[in-house]
Amino acid sequence: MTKLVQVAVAILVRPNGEYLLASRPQGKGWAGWWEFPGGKIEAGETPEHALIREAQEELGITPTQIQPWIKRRYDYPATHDAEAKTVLLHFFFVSAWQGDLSARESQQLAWQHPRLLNVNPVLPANAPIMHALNLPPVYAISNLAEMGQDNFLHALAKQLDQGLQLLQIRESQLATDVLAALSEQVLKICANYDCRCLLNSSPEQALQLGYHGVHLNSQRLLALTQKPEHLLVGASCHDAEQLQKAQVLQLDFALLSPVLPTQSHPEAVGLGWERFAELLNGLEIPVYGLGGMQHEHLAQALACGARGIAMQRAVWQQKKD
Ligand SMILES: Nc1nc2c([nH]c(=O)n2[C@H]2C[C@H](O)[C@@H](COP(=O)(O)OP(=O)(O)OP(=O)(O)O)O2)c(=O)[nH]1
Ligand SMILES: [Mg+2]
Repeated sequence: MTKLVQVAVAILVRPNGEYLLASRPQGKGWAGWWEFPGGKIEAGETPEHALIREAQEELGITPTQIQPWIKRRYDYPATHDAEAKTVLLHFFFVSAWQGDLSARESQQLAWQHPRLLNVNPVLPANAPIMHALNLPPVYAISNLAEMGQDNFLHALAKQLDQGLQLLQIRESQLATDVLAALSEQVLKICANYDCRCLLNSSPEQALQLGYHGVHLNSQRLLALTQKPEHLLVGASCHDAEQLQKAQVLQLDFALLSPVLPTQSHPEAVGLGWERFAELLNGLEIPVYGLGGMQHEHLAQALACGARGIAMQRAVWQQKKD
C-alpha cells in the first residue's frame, strides 16, 4: 500500500486575479514541475497551520486572509525521482499576507493570468484546479423580466466596472429579433472588459449571435452527446447524475441548484450546504452554486468545493464591501 501524504497548498491571488506558481526545486521528487507553494502537513498541525508555516519557509510571507477551498486526492505513480504515493491536497485561497514575497528555496516563481498559463508542466494532480481557475468566482445571470432592459444594461455596466467576468443571458421569453438586438448591445458593452458571455439557448444560436459560450439547461445537457465546439460550455444540473454527465462530456463548468430556497422556484426545497458539498465531493468539473445566493455566500460555497456562486438577483444590486 502506498502512503497517504496530507499536503497544505496555497493559491496566492492578487486583486487582479493573477495567482502564483512555483517550480519544484532540484533534489525533490518531480523537480522542475510547477505547483502552488505548500507542503506536507506535519503531525499535530492543522492544515491552516501547515499552510502558514510553508508560506513562511518557502516565500518568507505570513498569510493573513485564508479561505479553505477544494480537497483533492491523487495517486502518484513511482517515477525516476520519486516513490509512489497518494496525496490528499488541501487547497486554500490566500488573498492577503504580510512580508515581502521571495523565493526562499531557490524555486522559480511566476504570477499567472488565469487564462494565460505560461509555465509548464504543472503537477498532474492540479489539472482540474487549473481549469477551475480559468473561471472567475462570480457568474451573473440576466433578469430582464424583473428589471427591464434599461435597468439591466445600467446594472451590467456597473458590475463590469467592478470586475464582473462571466455573464449568462437567460431570456428565452424574448422573440428572436429582440434577443438578437439585446445580444448585440450586451456583447458590445462586454467587449470593453474581460468578460465572457454565454447565451442560455442552443449552441447553434449562441454561435450565430456571436457569444463566447452557451449555457445549457438540464434538458439540453441530457440530450447532448458531445461538447459543442468553439464555445465555452456550462450546464445547469440538479442532481448527481446530471453533474456526472457534464463531467463526462468535459464541459467547462456546471451550475448546481437550488442551493437555498429561491424566489425563482418557490416550490423547490434547497439542497442545503451539506448536500451541496456532498454532491461536489470528488467531482473534477468546476461548479457554481445557484439559488438564493448573495455575495456573502461566496466563502461558504468555496468551502464546499465550488468554484463560486451564480446570482440572478443579488448580483445586480450594488456590491457591499
Ligand atoms: N506544494 C504543492 N504540492 C503539491 C501540489 N500538487 C501536488 O500534487 N502536490 C504534491 C507534490 C508532493 O507529492 C506533495 C507535497 O510534498 P512536498 O514534498 O513538496 O512537501 P514539502 O514542501 O513539505 O517538502 P519536503 O521538504 O517535505 O520535501 O504534494 C501543489 O500544487 N503544491
Ligand atoms: Mg513544498
